[in-house]
Amino acid sequence: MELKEYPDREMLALSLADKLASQLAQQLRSGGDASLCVPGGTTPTPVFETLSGTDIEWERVTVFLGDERWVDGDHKRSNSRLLRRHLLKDRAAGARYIDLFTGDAQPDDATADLGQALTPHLPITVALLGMGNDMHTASLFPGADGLAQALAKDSPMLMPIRAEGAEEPRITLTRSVLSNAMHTHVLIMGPEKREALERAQKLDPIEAPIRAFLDNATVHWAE
Ligand SMILES: O=C1O[C@H](COP(=O)(O)O)[C@@H](O)[C@H](O)[C@H]1O
Repeated sequence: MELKEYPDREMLALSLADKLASQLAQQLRSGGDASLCVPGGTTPTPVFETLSGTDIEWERVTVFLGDERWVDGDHKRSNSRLLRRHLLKDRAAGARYIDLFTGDAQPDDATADLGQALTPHLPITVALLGMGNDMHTASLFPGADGLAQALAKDSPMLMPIRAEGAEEPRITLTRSVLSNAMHTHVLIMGPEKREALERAQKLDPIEAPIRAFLDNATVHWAE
């Protein structure tokens, strides 16, 4: 794991957006299309704002979330809503977007079709992960139903998740897909998340799911 500390959140957003764009562009220059997997939540907004204006061939980039809350796309807790407002605009409006919220009654009904839609875009070129103070990443929450299966090296690509810490049912990409990304970045801000990261480094992924992705990740932190 590499830890990059920034003097402030603005510097972090500028530098990280530049890094993500350059890794996507490198993949595009090599002739293939690229895929970008991103987190929802509250932290990534400034990174998305900067990334959306970067000059890469977005038409050849497929964007999808690492997890989604099972709510309509215009719900205030929808991670897709965050992306539409802050990432899939400006130059990045040309990107292809795979929406994990299919409108099915339950996330359980959506995994097969979503698996088919995502498969052509694997391995993920660039995975940006977030982390909660409870050390969850994507919707891999400590104590969630099915967490051991989602963290298995041969996990199904996507799983429905129900967890105490989650306000609604979720769908999440799992370890097998996220840990195979060509480039992995973890974005955290503030002292509580820094402390949670330090705790996670000493724990097993079943207690601290972010731990499953740290070995090959660059962690970006600002106070
Ligand atoms: O619920 C979620 O939480 C994590 C962390 O979110 P944050 O608000 O603390 O930044 C996020 O990475 C995940 O995508 C989201 O669904």
